[in-house]
Amino acid sequence: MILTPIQYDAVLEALDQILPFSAPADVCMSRMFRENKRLGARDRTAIAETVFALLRNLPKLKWVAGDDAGGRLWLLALHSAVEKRNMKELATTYRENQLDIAQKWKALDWNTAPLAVRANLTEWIVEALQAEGRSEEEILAVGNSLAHNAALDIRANILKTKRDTLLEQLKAEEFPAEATPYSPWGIRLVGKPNLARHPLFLAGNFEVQDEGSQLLAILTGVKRGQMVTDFCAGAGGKTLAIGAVMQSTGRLYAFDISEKRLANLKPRLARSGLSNVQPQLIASEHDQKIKRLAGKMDAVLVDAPCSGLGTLRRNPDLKYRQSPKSVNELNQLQQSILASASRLVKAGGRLVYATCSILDRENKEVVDAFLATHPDFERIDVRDLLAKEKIELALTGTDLQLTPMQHGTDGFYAAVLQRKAAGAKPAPADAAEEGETVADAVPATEADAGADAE
Ligand SMILES: C[S@@+](CC[C@H](N)C(=O)[O-])C[C@H]1O[C@@H](n2cnc3c(N)ncnc32)[C@H](O)[C@@H]1O
Repeated sequence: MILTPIQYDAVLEALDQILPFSAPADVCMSRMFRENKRLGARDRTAIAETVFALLRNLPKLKWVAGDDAGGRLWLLALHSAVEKRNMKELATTYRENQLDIAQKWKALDWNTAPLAVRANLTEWIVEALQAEGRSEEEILAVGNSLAHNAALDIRANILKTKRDTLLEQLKAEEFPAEATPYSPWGIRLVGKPNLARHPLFLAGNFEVQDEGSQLLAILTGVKRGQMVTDFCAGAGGKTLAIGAVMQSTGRLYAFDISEKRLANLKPRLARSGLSNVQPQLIASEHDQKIKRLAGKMDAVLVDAPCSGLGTLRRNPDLKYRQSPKSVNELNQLQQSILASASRLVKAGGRLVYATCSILDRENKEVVDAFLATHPDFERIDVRDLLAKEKIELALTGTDLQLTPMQHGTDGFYAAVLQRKAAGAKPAPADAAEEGETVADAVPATEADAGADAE
């Protein structure tokens, strides 16, 4: 894509605002677009795509042009060294002296670059992955898969529609849509169509949600009429998916410490048609309100605050906004939240710990440490749970670990734990009625779908 002079200047302006990394890149961009009414929809798309490509490739661009080179030279490095645009195309944007530099950069041999540069990651992330025993090959594969654009996944709201119906409707409008391979409710859209004002979105028939995130709702194993807590509900991405599986029955508590995020859940809840969700602001994971619910939950999801390194495709600035210090702090919090949330789970109930991180430190190690001090919980093999749901997904261990390169999703992790039934043999992998899958929870007809059976 060739930038117009207006777009080129706006990219530089956006970078000035983003690069101090004091606020998320998408927030800075939205603010800039709001304040700059001259930019049309096409300009905004071109600017956003360029800025995000630049942030995704910043380790490479800094190596090529220099740490302090600034936006103009990094853009030149993006277009020449990374995207390898031909000289004719570059000549439409750059002056002669810049073209001489571009020619040189186009011929660069990436093999001479350090691993962190080749993997498009920062050094501290590479060091953390190496300390966890990941090979150079793995680091390159993970890093580079996180440096690409992400597709747009949506989740059909099974309270209001069926995936196939929605898929047909979108295809009829010529959206490039296809069913996701793993989630029974997912649809993947190529390109980034803006669906925020689409009538089917406004009617609550779908939500934007990565397929990996949709799978977490399945792992909770929730059923109609149950008591469930989404401990770190935020704006409710997973709450909405879980509530739909429960068919708006039972009770679903949505806890969070952020009033703003819970407020953002409200309009989504209204669209969704769910009436079983109870948002609850808590002061911390030790809030007194939680105690009253101890031992009462059939399922608890802990979608823990994390570094977000599994979402670098969408949030490439996180590799600069996180640090070993912030990961250490998050790690303390993750352990504390998991321990507190576990108290809510009843005997035989399920506890799902999830993050969108790629670091074992925030994932498996948190769960291992928890199990070492909570002998009343045991790990369930996620492969068994997925097989029962007829979801064929290649996994190497007992926990869910999704990556863009293997699964086309964000980097998601989840471990499923079960509280042992008191005085009884450990409960089977899924305590629900034999043979019933989460997909079976889809109502038979769309007329049934709106009914609240509570
Ligand atoms: C990964 S986000 C959750 C995203 C959300 N589940 C979704 O699907 O949209 C983690 C959430 O944990 C919340 N959080 C942070 N500390 C917490 C605590 N001590 N107890 C409960 N929630 C907390 C954050 O406010 C944030 O909304």
